[in-house]
Amino acid sequence: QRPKNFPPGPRILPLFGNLLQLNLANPMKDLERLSKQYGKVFGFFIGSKPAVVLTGVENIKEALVNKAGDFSGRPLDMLISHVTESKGVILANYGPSWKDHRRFALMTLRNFGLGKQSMEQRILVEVSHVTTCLERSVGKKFNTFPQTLFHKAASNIVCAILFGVRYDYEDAFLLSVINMITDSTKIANGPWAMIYDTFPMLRGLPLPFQRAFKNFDKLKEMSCNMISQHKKTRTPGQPRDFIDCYLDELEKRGDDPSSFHESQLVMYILDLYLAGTDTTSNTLLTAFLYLSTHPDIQERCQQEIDEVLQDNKCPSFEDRHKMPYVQAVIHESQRVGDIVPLSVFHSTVTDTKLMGYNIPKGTLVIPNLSSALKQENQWKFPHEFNPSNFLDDQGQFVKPEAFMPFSVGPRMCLGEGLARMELFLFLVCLLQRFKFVWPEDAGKPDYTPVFGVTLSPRPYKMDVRLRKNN
Ligand code: HEM
Repeated sequence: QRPKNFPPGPRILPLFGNLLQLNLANPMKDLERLSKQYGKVFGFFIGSKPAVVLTGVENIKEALVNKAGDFSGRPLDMLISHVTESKGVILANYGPSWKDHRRFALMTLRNFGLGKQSMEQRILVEVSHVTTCLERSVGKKFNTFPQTLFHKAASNIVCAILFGVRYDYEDAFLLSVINMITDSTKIANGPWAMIYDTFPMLRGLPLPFQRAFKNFDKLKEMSCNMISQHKKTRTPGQPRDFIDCYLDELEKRGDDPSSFHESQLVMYILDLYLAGTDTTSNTLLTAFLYLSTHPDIQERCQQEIDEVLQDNKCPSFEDRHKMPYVQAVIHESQRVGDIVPLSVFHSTVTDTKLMGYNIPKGTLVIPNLSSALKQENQWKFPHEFNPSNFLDDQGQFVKPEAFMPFSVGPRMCLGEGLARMELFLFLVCLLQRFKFVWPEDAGKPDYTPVFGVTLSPRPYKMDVRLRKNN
């Protein structure tokens, strides 16, 4: 039954709630339709569980920023929370353990050089490997743009930070990790997860959602092995990577009762890996899809890059301040790419109110970030790829408040700084060296993304050519 004064929404069916009224393979259109019908804050039911959808920049900010204390929990009784045991940081509930771990990650990323040269160097090393791969594709007829190349590169950057290892792009271990994660995210995002979440009595049955648990058991085992190896080779007080830092912290805390524990680290590593790989690589794929199909925009970026980095100088992250157009293109790629359209689900940690409605404790909160990224009164060109969305009349870079691909509030993405650095250095280095061309025989580009935990562009082909100045 709908709680008293709960946000309006479609009629609830027994047992299923509103599940049968949503296209689970891609609910984005249904959410848009429901918000037009019931308002920008509307409620629906997953089985018997209440959920609210927040549409538009004002409502998302009101809940996640102004009422952050009430809206920053995570769902506790879903497949994803059970698979991850709510450990680590992404799915940890809002409380001291989450806070401690979040602070630790931000501090460690900073100590490892975010904002300093060392992180840039790590990223540039990876860029040079991608460059070598792309050089091999130059001049080949009908060459396929390597879809997985960015994925492996983003994965290597996170691996270097977490455990100081870089894998060859064909490495069997790396490929098996990627396969297991792809399989698990497909399950987590599909109907089997919904069945698991809606009907607790079915959870013990040998249904496909059990594969997500099996995959995660294997991933946790790998994570444990990595920690054991570190224990054998580390020098306390001289951390080489994230794992060493955490082990130092564990020792520092000694017998103090605290949330830091090796079992947290096991999940924490997987968290950062999962959060940092698909997101960045899908954004890069989106950027190159639009750049290859908008040669005028690509050329304008190259012109700016050539002017700032004369004689093909290697870029640094600081150079972004001198490249407003490139910055605008990167942000516009994030806006249209809409990589995490429904954020990571939140939940209310107490009974609360939003826009005059009652929202009970434990309600699933779905911030529709996509709605803000395409909100009609917030963007000059909400429905087209146009860098002018991020440029003022003088051609200077500006960031409208509705730009929230990393979400907002205390739970917003903690890897934003790293992602920004990666996006800038990859884009600038690759555009400096190559021209990306949509092949004549590739037909009309299809920009409709594939829906998943993250949105990704449909696989596409692209010709890679060396630029004349190289
Ligand atoms: C373009 C790239 C990225 C995008 C678009 C993105 C987007 C997001 C979004 C929308 C959230 C959910 C925030 C919320 O619940 O309100 C999130 C959370 C998170 N992201 Fe990212 N992310 C990106 C890259 C990264 C990277 C590179 C890392 C780190 C290696 C990372 C680590 C995390 C973590 C740990 C959380 C959970 C934060 C928490 O619950 O406190 N992300 N990200």
